[in-house]
Amino acid sequence: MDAVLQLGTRVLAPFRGTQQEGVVVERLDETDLAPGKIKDISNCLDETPTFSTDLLALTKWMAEYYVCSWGITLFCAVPAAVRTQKEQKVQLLPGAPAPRGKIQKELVAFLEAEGELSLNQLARRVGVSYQNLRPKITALQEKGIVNLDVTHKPKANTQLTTVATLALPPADIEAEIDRLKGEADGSEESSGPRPTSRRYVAAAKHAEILRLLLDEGVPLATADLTKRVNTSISLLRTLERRGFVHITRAQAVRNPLSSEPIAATQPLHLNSAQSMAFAEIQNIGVSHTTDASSFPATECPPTFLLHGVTGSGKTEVYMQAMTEILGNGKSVIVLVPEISLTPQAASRFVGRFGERVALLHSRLSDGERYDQWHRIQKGEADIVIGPRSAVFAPVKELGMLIIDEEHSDSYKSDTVPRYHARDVAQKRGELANCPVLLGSATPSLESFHRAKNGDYRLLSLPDRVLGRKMPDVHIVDMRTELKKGNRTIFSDILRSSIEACLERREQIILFLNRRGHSTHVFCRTCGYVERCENCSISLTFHFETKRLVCHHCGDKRPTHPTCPQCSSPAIRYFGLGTEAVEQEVRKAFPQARVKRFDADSTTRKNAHQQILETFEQQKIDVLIGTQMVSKGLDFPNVTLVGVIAADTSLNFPDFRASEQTFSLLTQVAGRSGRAELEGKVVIQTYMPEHYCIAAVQKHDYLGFYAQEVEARGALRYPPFSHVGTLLLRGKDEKQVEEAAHAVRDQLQIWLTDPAPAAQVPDVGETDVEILGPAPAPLSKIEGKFRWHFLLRSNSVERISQLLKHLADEPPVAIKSNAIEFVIDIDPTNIL
Ligand SMILES: Nc1ncnc2c1ncn2[C@@H]1O[C@H](COP(=O)(O)OP(=O)(O)OP(=O)(O)O)[C@@H](O)[C@H]1O
Ligand SMILES: [Zn+2]
Ligand SMILES: [Zn+2]
Repeated sequence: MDAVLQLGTRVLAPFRGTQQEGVVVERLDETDLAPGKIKDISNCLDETPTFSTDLLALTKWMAEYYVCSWGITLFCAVPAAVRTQKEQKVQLLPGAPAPRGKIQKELVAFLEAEGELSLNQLARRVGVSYQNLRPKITALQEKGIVNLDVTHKPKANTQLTTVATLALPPADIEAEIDRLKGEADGSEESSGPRPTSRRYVAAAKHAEILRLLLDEGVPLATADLTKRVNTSISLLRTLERRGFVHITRAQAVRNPLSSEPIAATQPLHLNSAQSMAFAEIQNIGVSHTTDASSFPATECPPTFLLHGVTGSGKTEVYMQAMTEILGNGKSVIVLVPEISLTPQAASRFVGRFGERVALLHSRLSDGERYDQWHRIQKGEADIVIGPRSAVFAPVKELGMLIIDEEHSDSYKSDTVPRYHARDVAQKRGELANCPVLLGSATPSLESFHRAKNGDYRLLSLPDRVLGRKMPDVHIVDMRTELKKGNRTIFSDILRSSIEACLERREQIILFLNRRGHSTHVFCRTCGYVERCENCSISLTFHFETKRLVCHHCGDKRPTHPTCPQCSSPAIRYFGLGTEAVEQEVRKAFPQARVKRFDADSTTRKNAHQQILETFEQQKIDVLIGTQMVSKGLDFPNVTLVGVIAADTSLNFPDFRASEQTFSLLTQVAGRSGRAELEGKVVIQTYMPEHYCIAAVQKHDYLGFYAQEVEARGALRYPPFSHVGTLLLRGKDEKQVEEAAHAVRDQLQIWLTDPAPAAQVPDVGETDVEILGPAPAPLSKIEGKFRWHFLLRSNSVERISQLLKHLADEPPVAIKSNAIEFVIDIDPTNIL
């Protein structure tokens, strides 16, 4: 295999009695291992390596930085659909001796009767577990009675689809369409017997099908075709019988955008701020990749931070920068938050770049994902648009990485490996020697800090395009409303603004970052609160399903008509959610067409897209939503944004609470008045004096940054330090607490005792501070108690190394009590 085994190729190798999938990460000519220990690789799974050398280096770096195994980061870089699936088949060998033992005899009998069977099938036939079956099969293997054949197959393969094509020349089809239309109108048959109405409809549909095939000029998947004409396959079959179409199986690339035609767009004439930003990207960024001679190889490629207010035309700058990169024969990866990966947002890129775009999003089927990944790998798509995992896209010749809404916490993975796509992108840019472009109206504190320090190049778009104004923001103190005797959820100004907006037939977005109807259900007599049995939080009442739901573990239960503790009927519902807002809006403005847009109203496939389309067509007046309404929506007729309660997240015990609230409110506010019509924003709050709220009112990112960065500095939080968290969890509260203290003692020893600490390489003035242990703010989730630590240092490597040490040598209390621990480097959420 010497000739075919390249770095990054996936292989099968014998491992502990079975075959395991692995990746060639290095080739050694010599080893200390005893010759008998070395085994041959059984099979090569790739024709071209799955991992480029850049991706190998990137995933290796991730494993060290985020403290996990290289295998985990390697397999996180390939979509599951591309990975292989293991199939283990047992076959009876010819002329095998009869086995001894009852189960062995049964096994052989089943194999004789049914031929080859998988391990799982066999386990089911004889009624033993897989674990118990395994050694028996190994024994049979050793005696030469059976053979175990392990193969790895791709999960989703390129699929054949049923497609329809025209069977006659266009002129004949046109003639048939005319005839069918006549038939549908009934004109030809006026003298004969009356055709049934069903026949009229069929003729009309037949005409439509032919028209569509003629206009599109390419084979169309029958599933797509029948959906678009809103008919059944039987009508298509009739056309086939009459000789107008062929229906065949063909390999169709499953293009997730195929059913919506997207209008092509041309580059816009950039305004002066956009031109300046573009010129800098062009001069410093693009030339960095093309003109290697003017940049010493040691110099890192630049990172740009494009800070542009909402509606300032950042996307246009991205697209024109992309055109330059593509013109040099390189490819581009664009990361966008999953939440704004609506076809509308992606269609702006497709409108400009067409077929070259590969779109990766979570609603793709396995097959679609497989196709897109291979299109990228083969170089058929040189633009990749996707959420955080798209940072690993196997593009050829990477020329730029763009991260839109770089502050979004959707870029941080909440499962192992807990990577942040922004930092991974930066590392990938470094490896590929290509620039990174970050963009946001509300940059993360870390990024803006780096820009101010000169680590990033700051580009600014301070104004909206075409001289459009930022919306007027009104802050309403809800305490004053209450004093005035207004007990509704609408302040007077929000109510009158909604009325005025409806009258002008303009559109409204109302924002509240809480799903469900009420977040607290309690008994007024005894104070009993409905809580989740598995988690330390109260249950949210959902009106539509009439259920109490835990927003952490998803547990559901019916409501109690009376208090389960004291039987009082005085059950109260408290704490507003989007469902309640919807009800209040319907009550107060019965003339308005209202729609809710949150995780509960968009569970059906395509519901997301449908609601946004209906809103775009102005068939909805008021859209009520959670943070799903905050990003990427560009609807010209929206002139009012109302924030029902701004403080929901401001008091979270997390050092990023203000930053997250500021960016969320600014993004939501930015949906108003984006086109010719002037916009207005009403923010209702109980904390009008908070600097975060005041800065939102003035659209003052710089002011907010100045205050927030000072607060962070005083407490030595990022960007003035690096933070890592360590979470311990287990079923027994006492044991978790004990383990937490044992961990603390261990860490202290490593930090103070010079001998073991020497194992953690010294990286200069970088002491690690340990905060904790303490119960996590969410002290119990899914039945597990949680304690945590915060580790703080100037050097993130030092935190990683210390935690790696702990993962390798955990204190006894962790092992013996089976306590899980979760390491999170640069966490975005410390609840
Ligand atoms: N130079 C230009 N001339 C005219 N219109 C422009 C120009 N640049 C952008 N636009 C238009 O302005 C609108 C807002 O631009 P865009 O959505 O790119 O802003 P953004 O900064 O990405 O906004 P947000 O951060 O709020 O999503 C779009 O409809 C876009 O087509
Ligand atoms: Zn009670
Ligand atoms: Zn729960």
